[in-house]
Amino acid sequence: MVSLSSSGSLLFPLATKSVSSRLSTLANSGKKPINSFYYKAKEEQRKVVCACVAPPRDLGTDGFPATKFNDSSKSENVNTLFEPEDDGDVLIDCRNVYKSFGEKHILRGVSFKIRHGEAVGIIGPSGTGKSTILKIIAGLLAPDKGEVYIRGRKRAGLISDEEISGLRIGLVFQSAALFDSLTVRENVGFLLYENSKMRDEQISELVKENLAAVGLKGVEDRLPSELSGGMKKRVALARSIIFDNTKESVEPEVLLYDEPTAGLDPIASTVVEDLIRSVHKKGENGLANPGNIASYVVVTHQHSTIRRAVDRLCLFQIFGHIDVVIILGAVAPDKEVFFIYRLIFLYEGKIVWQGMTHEFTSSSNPIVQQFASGSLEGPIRY
Ligand SMILES: Nc1ncnc2c1ncn2[C@@H]1O[C@H](COP(=O)(O)OP(=O)(O)OP(=O)(O)O)[C@@H](O)[C@H]1O
Repeated sequence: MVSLSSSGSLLFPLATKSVSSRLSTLANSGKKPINSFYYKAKEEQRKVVCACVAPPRDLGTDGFPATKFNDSSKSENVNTLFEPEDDGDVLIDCRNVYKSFGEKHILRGVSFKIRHGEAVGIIGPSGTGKSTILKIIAGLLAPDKGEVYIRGRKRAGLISDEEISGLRIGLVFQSAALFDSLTVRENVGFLLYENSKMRDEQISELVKENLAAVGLKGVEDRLPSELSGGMKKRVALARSIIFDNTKESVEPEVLLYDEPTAGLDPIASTVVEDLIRSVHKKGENGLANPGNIASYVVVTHQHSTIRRAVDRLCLFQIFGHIDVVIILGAVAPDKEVFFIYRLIFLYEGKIVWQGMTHEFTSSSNPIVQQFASGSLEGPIRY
């Protein structure tokens, strides 16, 4: 298993190959710290296993919180959003996805589509499976039942087993994603070392540029353990946005952010969110190419960020080469959600509400109402 750090991101190619042959070479050249990762990497096919740290939940014997699902809440807006008939722009299609961990039934028939250009927020109480569905979308976990279609093609297994191409999926983890035993340069350039034909010098230069874009200079040879939490987040960010700029066409990218500012103080969160915006403004396709304009969302609990987030024009025009952004977070809804386009509310393994952000606070769904108000009274029990 690959050792991962407490924060970061990883962009998963949909066509994979043997891990780290180039990184192994680098390691053995004596330029970089040599460690067990390299040797394991040489021996094994790439099986990236990522562990998001989730605190233990107070669950009932069936794996769900003590309170049972309130059927009355199903009545409103479970799926009343207008769904276009034409699925030509659907990038990701989750159909009736189930996932259990032992006796804990986490996802119980989750279906939704992510279309080109959408910004989607998946929200819900802690432990309802938000990270789990994200990992299933990214191909890090396989569903027990149900299917995930990537641009119309059914994913058969994990990302490492596949040959599907045509869509890049980036995942910025809430926790656990930098390779502890790789340098910052290798972490940021990981995908390019693995999957591109770029020369090492080119990758190194690109890594440097992307690190500079997130405000980091001269840290290329450091290990993650030598960075602060905020710096790790920035490295993760750099890794999520780097792409092979020697290719004639850039594949669409779906970026999945799992609480990207979790654990940072308010100012560090603001720095990270500002950096996300600024680096994506520099995306090569930029705003000049309408086909590649996408939405960008940061969900945060920081008030400083909320104030600045009202600049919606900026928020909706910043990603140059990224097509979809999904943010997970336990949102303080009356403050932050207004700048997410579409919300999916996950509770006890099901989508109990979907709607536009402005509909969230006016919903009559008791689960949504309780979540929106933060009240201790209601169907959601901790
Ligand atoms: N690999 C795993 N093995 C066993 N249980 C797991 C695993 N991954 C997640 N779980 C459990 O599944 C449940 C859902 O976890 P998940 O991280 O998807 O929730 P979440 O909605 O993202 O929570 P939070 O908002 O707190 O991050 C939790 O009870 C968690 O402990």
